[in-house]
Amino acid sequence: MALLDICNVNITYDKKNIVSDVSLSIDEGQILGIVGKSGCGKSTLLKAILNILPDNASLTSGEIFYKGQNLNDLSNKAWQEIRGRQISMIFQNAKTSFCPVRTIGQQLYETIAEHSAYTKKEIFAQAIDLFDKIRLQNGEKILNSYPFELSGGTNQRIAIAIAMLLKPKLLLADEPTSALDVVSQMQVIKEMMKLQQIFQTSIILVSHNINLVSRVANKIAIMQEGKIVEYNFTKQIMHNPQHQFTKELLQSIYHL
Ligand SMILES: Nc1ncnc2c1ncn2[C@@H]1O[C@H](COP(=O)(O)OP(=O)(O)OP(=O)(O)O)[C@@H](O)[C@H]1O
Repeated sequence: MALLDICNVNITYDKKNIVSDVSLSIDEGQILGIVGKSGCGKSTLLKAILNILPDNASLTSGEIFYKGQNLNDLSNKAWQEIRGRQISMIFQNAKTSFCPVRTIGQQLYETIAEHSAYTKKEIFAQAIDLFDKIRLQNGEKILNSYPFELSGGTNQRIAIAIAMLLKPKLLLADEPTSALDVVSQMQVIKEMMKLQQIFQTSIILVSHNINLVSRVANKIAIMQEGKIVEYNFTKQIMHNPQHQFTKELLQSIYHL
């Protein structure tokens, strides 16, 4: 059984179709890349998985199954159990999504304590241990820092570590590196892969950068104007693309 099965999903904003008939699935421990241009509906699809679509959006048809359970049927209480602990999400720009006037430690503690029974001391010890694993040195100092005191790349790595501290089965990563320079991009992706190996987390990695995604994903879905136009193993997509849009995305790598 797939960990997550997205079946014929349609999503509208203000009754206008944005995501059309999308079907995808991801197995345990796998990495699925979703690649497409800005505005094609990638973030909307991730938000639908986590049931955090804004009020003017609606999942008009289709189903999403997590471990065989239809997510459309879940109560608010069941969602609280799933969000964070089972399915976690990281966003494009951690620096702006962290609160600027509270330390990293305070924010990390609040996020983790909401979903676990550990004490503050235990949570900080786990965080410092995990920071260490991804070579974020001086964990204690980081916990006492404010987001603006740290670089964009460091903030992003911290956000990934916080998401991973709950050991989710599935991580939804929405353009986790697009706000970073090229060197930091690769570093963040490497750290994410290290954590993925430690925890065997499945990841849906959304990006407009097919080159980056192809380095880590087992399968890639190519999205254009709300539709999946090609979906296959990474090797097939990279060496034997079928759809014109995939070919264009690949050509753009060589013309950078
Ligand atoms: N809250 C909203 N209300 C109305 N339309 C929206 C809303 N959020 C997004 N849209 C529109 O839906 C479409 C898909 O947006 P979405 O953010 O899912 O795309 P994306 O592929 O993730 O793009 P990006 O890479 O820029 O984040 C876009 O045309 C966008 O303008």
